[in-house]
Amino acid sequence: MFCSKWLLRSSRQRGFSSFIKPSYSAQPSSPTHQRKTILDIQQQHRDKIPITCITAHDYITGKFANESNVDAVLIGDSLSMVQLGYPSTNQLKFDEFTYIAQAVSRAVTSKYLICDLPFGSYESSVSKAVESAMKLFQDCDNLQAIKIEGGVEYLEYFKKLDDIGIAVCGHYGLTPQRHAYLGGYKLQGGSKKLQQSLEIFQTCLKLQNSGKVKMLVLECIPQALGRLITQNLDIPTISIGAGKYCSGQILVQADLLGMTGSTNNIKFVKQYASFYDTAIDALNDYDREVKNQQFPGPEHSFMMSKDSYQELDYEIKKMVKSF
Ligand SMILES: Nc1nc(=O)c2c([nH]1)NC[C@@H]1CN(c3ccc(C(=O)N[C@@H](CCC(=O)O)C(=O)O)cc3)CN21
Ligand SMILES: CC(C)C(=O)C(=O)O
Ligand SMILES: [Mg+2]
Repeated sequence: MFCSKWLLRSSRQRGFSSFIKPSYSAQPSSPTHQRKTILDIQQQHRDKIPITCITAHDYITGKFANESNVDAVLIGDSLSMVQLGYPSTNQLKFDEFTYIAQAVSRAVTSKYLICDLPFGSYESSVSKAVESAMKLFQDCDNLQAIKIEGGVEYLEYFKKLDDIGIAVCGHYGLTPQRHAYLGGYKLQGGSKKLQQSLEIFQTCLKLQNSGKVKMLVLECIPQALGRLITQNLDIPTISIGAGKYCSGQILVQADLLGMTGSTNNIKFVKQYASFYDTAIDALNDYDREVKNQQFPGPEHSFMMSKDSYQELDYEIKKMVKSF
């Protein structure tokens, strides 16, 4: 079954835009870059084409994502650590997050765009969650869904948000906003943890059966559990360290690009480029060339004609003398 799915993949992907009519978008960046909507994502899920999702943490990584073939972009609260240098996602203030989310949303004009609700912006009440979600939707032009970490304790929240027309993406398994409570960024429901695995499975089923969660991020759980959840659910599951049998994958863009210089030891991260090393090498080349007087060269400098130079030199000498 998985084999045929993968064999079908490339031909289907090429034909994707031709057989799925893109929905109307008020300001498409170009005719071939119509915005992906929840309808496209749901269709892709029905067609069993893996859904690719990537985080973006500023305007430039938003642009990278927007120009790539990935299907969806998450404005992740991991930007707290990656972009702002905080020790976890829990120090991030809602205003700081909103400011960056706006910048990302300016760049992401053609992808399905999801935004995290950061720590402290929703937990205390349903109305607080609604206010925070509304603020993000008002500030970020292109937002299509919000994501909340947690389980059945937020069912009421998901219901309210969905009822007022805000699509909700769930996030279960490892929930990084609770890393201190959980004792670290640990695998959830591991081999000898049958009860915890069952609890995770049951929670995912309850989230889906509420009818108020459009898709579900599964973080840091065994592949077999990710597979069982995916097989028993109809909504798309998006894996980050939940194995290959989920409906899609997500990674932090800075990890994938090798930008951080430190997160490549997380087991579920695959580094597809080495931006960190490339950047330092480039800065060192620049430093050496300036010190060697190789940079700036004539091609980076504005030249004057010999006549103009001589005239200017003559006038300057006169001016200096008269001071
Ligand atoms: N750059 C970055 N990438 C992420 O994926 C990410 C963030 N930041 N910040 C927020 C959370 C934190 N995340 C993390 C961080 C570390 C592990 C980690 O080291 N996990 C161990 C698990 C092993 C165990 O259970 O003991 C691992 O070996 O991967 C997992 C998720 C995921 N999120
Ligand atoms: C990677 C994921 C799922 C996330 O929540 C984040 O980047 O904040
Ligand atoms: Mg997050």
